[in-house]
Amino acid sequence: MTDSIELLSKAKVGFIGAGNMAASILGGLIQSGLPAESIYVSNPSAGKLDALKEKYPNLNITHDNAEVASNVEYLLLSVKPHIMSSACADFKDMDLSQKCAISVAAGVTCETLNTILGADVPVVRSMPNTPSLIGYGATGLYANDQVTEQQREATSAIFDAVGISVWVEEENLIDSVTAVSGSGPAHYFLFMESVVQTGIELGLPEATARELAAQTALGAAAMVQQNDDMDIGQLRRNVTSPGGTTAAALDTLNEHKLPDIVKKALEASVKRAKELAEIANQ
Ligand SMILES: NC(=O)C1=CN([C@@H]2O[C@H](COP(=O)(O)OP(=O)(O)OC[C@H]3O[C@@H](n4cnc5c(N)ncnc54)[C@H](O)[C@@H]3O)[C@@H](O)[C@H]2O)C=CC1
Ligand SMILES: O=C(O)[C@@H]1CCC=N1
Repeated sequence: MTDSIELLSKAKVGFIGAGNMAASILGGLIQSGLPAESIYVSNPSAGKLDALKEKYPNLNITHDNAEVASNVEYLLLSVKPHIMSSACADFKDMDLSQKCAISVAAGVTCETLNTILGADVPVVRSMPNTPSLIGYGATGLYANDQVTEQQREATSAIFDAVGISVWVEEENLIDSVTAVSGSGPAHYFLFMESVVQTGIELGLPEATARELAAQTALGAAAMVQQNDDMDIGQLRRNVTSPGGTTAAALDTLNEHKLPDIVKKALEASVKRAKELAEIANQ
């Protein structure tokens, strides 16, 4: 058991919804040493629950959301934003004030969650991402005033089990985290898809283009992580010989305003998060 998971060792952790994010996080928790018998998960349909049970035979599965809520200290609300209110209605009469509700839903605010769950409920808004499935997750966290120090530490432990986590001090920054890292894997995937496709058109076998693209993305990310005192622009300049091949490519990306496109894309994500907040509030 990892040190951070030790913090959770006496706690029970539940998931409302057994989709992609829930499966990623609960898989990471089990891999880090939290026993499957300490984890509860509910979903309306059987398929995803059965698949999880086959993988982790000691996991507690049910179709009853209230059963999960009543059994655990940490309740991860891992349903789509527009489902949040109806899924939580199943346990709206329960006293959750001694538990910690952790939403992973994009946009849904603490205020909405407190309206649904009760004003005195400790609520954390989290924004994880799918690389959590393989231990490379990046999660942003925000806590309302009811969350205790112990609950904060346990929440960090949950997400550190599947990658890294950072706390933000203002709730609206969770929408910024959504744009940068929650949705982020898809941005890099699109870039890599384009690189692989062009690599193929330039004559490389698909497998070779894919292997080179993936290793290059991994290498670039690792260089950023391992040189945290160095400006990313400097790492870029180190690749770029004056009048060379990189300069030719970067000139083209800048001519087509890549930085501008990225800015517009991330701003669109933030705008959509705010729209999802409205939908969840209805
Ligand atoms: N997929 C991603 O990359 C990320 C998703 N999120 C957030 O995670 C949440 C879930 O997303 P995914 O896991 O991708 O979706 P998903 O569709 O894979 O999972 C949602 C699950 O909720 C279940 N569900 C539907 N109604 C329910 C109810 N009344 N009670 C209990 N469970 C119910 C569905 O059957 C499904 O298994 C969303 O709110 C999303 O904003 C956050 C970060 C990244
Ligand atoms: O696309 C979405 O709304 C969710 C939230 C972040 C990643 N997937």
